Amino acid sequence: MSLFGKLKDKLFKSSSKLEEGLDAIVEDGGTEEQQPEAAPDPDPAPAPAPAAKPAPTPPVAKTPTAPAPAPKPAAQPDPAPTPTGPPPAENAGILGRLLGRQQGGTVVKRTLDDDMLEQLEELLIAADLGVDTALRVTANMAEGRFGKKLSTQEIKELLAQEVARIMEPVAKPLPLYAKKPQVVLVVGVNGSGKTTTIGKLASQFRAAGKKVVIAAGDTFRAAAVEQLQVWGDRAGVPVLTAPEGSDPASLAFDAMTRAQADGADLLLIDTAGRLQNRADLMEELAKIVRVIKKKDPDAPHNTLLVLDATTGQNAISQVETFQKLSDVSGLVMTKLDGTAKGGILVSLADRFGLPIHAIGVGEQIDDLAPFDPEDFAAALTGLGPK
Ligand SMILES: Nc1nc2c(ncn2[C@@H]2O[C@H](COP(=O)(O)OP(=O)(O)OP(=O)(O)O)[C@@H](O)[C@H]2O)c(=O)[nH]1
Repeated sequence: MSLFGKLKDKLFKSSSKLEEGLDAIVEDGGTEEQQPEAAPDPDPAPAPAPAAKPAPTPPVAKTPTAPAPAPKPAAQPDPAPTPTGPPPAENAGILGRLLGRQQGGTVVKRTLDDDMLEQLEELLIAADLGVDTALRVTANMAEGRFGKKLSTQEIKELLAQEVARIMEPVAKPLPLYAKKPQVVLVVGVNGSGKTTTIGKLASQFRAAGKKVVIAAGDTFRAAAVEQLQVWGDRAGVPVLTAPEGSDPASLAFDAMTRAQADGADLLLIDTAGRLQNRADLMEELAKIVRVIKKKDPDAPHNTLLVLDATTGQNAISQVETFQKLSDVSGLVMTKLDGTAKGGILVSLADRFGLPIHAIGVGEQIDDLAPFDPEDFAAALTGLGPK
């Protein structure tokens, strides 16, 4: 299956929710319009591309200073469908339906007016885009189109364009530096998916030829340490641990020493996520940073905040909190599979502009994908792949 297919399959229930909402808005107050018959399409929608997307690559950047990740096999187009498909006439019907046209050459269109804009705003707010972003997106969609008749397909394309425009500047793979070891501190509330994400990252970096060390810095939870060890085993990466209740900073220091001695490329440090006692957590994170700076004044090179998409708008306050507790340099959004809250990512991008390095779309080791704004926008709005 193409990457988009997998993304759309796994990523969100939101697309169907938004899709249905958009359909309903256009139906409500829309009228059927006759399509010009057999004439060239006046506004051709992009034909479904022959799915020649590259295979998922690790969410890491290629920098001139860093050895490039192992090259992935060249992009393979999806196997072409065998010529058992429907005849051209039937194909045109399917395409017509995809384009929002009804059988019989008609399409429902609705005039973009205040009522429709208000319904769109409400739909986007309900899809977790947040009020400010929803208002801005709908205003941009309406610009130059007020009073014009639009079909669902046209609305979806406009929305996808706006979403992609917001997301493009933040879609940045984790930068890789020549500095060894590159220290990546991973923060986030308990249960957000830190451990799983570290396991997935470790596995992808290893597959890209990097030497990785993991430090199990949540020393207060034996279960968290054990879980990380399981992920480390799966990824084939050593996991440094310390006795339960011991000082995470001391473990981070030892891990740094080991990573340096081993010539590791990356050191991934897990941290505790207990927000119940914010002052303690702040002190704990600050101490880890102080200690590793003794070994490398530039460390940590990245502070990844892991967020759970299913928490919806709560992710906003988590970013605010962790920005106060640490020097967050980028985000990983987990659990985008099976949530109707994918829109939160748009809200976060619009509000904070923090790089989104990767997204989690499942519990398996390879369920961490680089963030692709166009695919995301298309999946969110219910369009086909770009
Ligand atoms: N569906 C889905 N589940 C995920 C994803 N990422 C993590 N999970 C699940 O979320 C749960 C919590 O993930 P953890 O990695 O343990 O989260 P954590 O932040 O390390 O949590 P603590 O160990 O409690 O600090 C686990 O059951 C994971 O399998 C994802 O992208 N999709």
